[in-house]
Amino acid sequence: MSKTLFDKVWDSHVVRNIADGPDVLYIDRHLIHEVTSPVAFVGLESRGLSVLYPERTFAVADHNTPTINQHLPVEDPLSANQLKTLEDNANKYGISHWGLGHANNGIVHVVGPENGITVPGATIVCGDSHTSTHGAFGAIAFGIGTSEVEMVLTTQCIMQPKPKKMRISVNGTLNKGVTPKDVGLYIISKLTTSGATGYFVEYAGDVFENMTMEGRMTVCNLSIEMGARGGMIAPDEKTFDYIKGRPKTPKGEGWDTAMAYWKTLKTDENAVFDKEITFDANDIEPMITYGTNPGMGMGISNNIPTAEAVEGGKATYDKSLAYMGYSENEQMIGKKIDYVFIGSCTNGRIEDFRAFASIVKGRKKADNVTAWLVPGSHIVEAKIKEEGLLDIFEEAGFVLREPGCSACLAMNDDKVPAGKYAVSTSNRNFEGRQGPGSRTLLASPLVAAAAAVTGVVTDPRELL
Ligand SMILES: CC(C)[C@H](C(=O)O)[C@@H](O)C(=O)O
Ligand code: SF4
Repeated sequence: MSKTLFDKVWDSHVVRNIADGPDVLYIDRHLIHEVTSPVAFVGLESRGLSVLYPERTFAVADHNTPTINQHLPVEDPLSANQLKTLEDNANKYGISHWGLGHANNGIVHVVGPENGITVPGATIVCGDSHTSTHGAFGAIAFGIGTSEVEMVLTTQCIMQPKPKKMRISVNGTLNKGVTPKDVGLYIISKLTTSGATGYFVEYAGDVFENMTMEGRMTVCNLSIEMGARGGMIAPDEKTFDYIKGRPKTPKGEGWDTAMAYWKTLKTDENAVFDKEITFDANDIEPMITYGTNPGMGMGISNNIPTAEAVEGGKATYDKSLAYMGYSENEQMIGKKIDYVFIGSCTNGRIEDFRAFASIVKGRKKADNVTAWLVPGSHIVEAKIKEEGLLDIFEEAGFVLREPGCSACLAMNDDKVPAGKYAVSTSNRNFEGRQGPGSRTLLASPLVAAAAAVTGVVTDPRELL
């Protein structure tokens, strides 16, 4: 029978089918971080259980880490306690721990692929919704709750109902200034934040075939923002080139065996999806959000859509616009901004910083803008320096910070003050997401850079 990529990976991991119930699914890699793992370990302890495969579990500190002076003790007591608890639990159970200051530290969804933890055909979970990022490699990767973290720690399995399958194809060629982030925001704006609820998405078509691995990660990362359980892309030569030789990928004969399997990981020609959606690359322009959910996005040159065009009804729309201080049908171009944040597991990789540099090079940071440039990992940070991007940033008046989730959700000190506007390359623009009362405009690194040098929302195509 013809199978989709998703079926192939899922079916090969089913340990047991429960009649009329969920499948028991074997998990190859379990990533844990300081926010959603402590209670799971308390649960294990109270039941006298242990960690079944510590070597398949990877602990990374990212949410509560400061992005300056990482060599000093963490000042915020709550954050310090979270980080210490992760470290203690990892040590106690023999789990590798990339804590603050470790050379491999960074955002869990950035360091997983960087170090070869993420491979095609694997099942990967983490107590974090943006685990969908790893789907870029043809893995089934999804976020889980804390009680499931406990389940995976002790059994390396999880009980999951099999989601429905959706294929989203984008064909054609992307126009100048249109990045993978814009593709993701465009799709969410069309589907809404609940449009893919209950589905696992496969991205297909020219645009994803031609996209870099980092771009694919950006798109898969955003899958969760349209309600999908996850998103994935069939592995190809680009995928294999990207992972080859990374510290944790198989070597020698192990590599050859793995490759033989990985090459089978594509959707068969006659395989059927529960839903198929197709878009034309030519319709996508640089995107920006104007409201308080990631589905409230639009092409940057458009005007804010009217309530009828938006999910959730008039009351939600009015509340959202009132929070943002915007009105229906207004232009976004030219709106004053206060902060720019480039980073996060959506856009905190080297290609994102290259894109940012392509616009700020030879220009100056606008005086009214506070900018936070936060690499997704130390490896990204090192590349920024090696490639001379840091010089470009510093000449333009920017400072590079140290890696972590940072202002993406402001669990550390990087909080946007109430009422202030931040153009952010992250993935969520919910009320207060970047600090109590903060207002977020989600966009690509190019749009963020254009705003950082002009101080207002600017079409990046004018500066390229
Ligand atoms: C803290 C964590 C549970 C959360 C998530 O699951 O996504 C965070 O990473 C986020 O981006 O909101
Ligand atoms: S960078 Fe943001 S979205 Fe990604 S894991 Fe951290 S808080 Fe969540």
